[in-house]
Amino acid sequence: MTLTVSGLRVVRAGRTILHSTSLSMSPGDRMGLVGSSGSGKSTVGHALIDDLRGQGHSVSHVPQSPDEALDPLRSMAFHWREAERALGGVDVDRAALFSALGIDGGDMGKRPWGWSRGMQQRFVIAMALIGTPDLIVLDEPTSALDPVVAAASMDLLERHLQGRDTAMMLITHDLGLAARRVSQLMVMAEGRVVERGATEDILARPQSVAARALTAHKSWAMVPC
Ligand SMILES: Nc1ncnc2c1ncn2[C@@H]1O[C@H](COP(=O)(O)OP(=O)(O)OP(=O)(O)O)[C@@H](O)[C@H]1O
Repeated sequence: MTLTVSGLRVVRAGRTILHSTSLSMSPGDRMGLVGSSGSGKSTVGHALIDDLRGQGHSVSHVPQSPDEALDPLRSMAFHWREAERALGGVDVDRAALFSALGIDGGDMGKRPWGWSRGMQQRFVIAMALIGTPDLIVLDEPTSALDPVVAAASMDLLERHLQGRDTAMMLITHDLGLAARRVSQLMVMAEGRVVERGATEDILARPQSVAARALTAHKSWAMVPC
């Protein structure tokens, strides 16, 4: 099923932080949303999730910080049960998923602060992989992880999504991550999508000022995950 939103717009404190934005994703699409800090990427992510859920689509979300997803007063077991209930998933092997993400040693009876930040983030990634949502939105999913764990987590995500209809939107300021993981890119600047197209085309021939600025930093090509 194609996912379509049109005219997404967000105003906060009297300021338009997202100008009218439309997008469409097909099942299995791998879309990246890139841009400098403060360009509006997370705002698009939240607006997109709200709109699609309002349309009745199932959408999983890995927010930028595990604090956004985990209640400090609730145990990890509680969070897992709630995610299972919300996503209605029966096709997840939790033990295998935790093992692959390297969090099988975590105590499910503990509250989030009983786990390290990196473990919390991987737990949130695992929660997002319950069931088969129409879309998974990953907002800087690896920013709390060291490069080796980050790459392994992204590999696991990709393996998990392979052959499924779940579309993926990867929000990141890390062009290297996007270059390796998505086939289409949207570039944001000052609350607007200023460029969109195939990842390889934008990387090779950036048109907008924002895309040129991002690609000018060649260090992005060295990032391992
Ligand atoms: N609740 C809010 N009230 C006022 N301004 C906000 C609010 N949320 C976001 N903004 C502003 O909107 C702009 C876009 O923020 P957003 O978090 O979407 O950017 P981003 O590209 O995801 O940034 P980063 O990469 O640093 O996470 C920023 O200028 C931010 O300060």
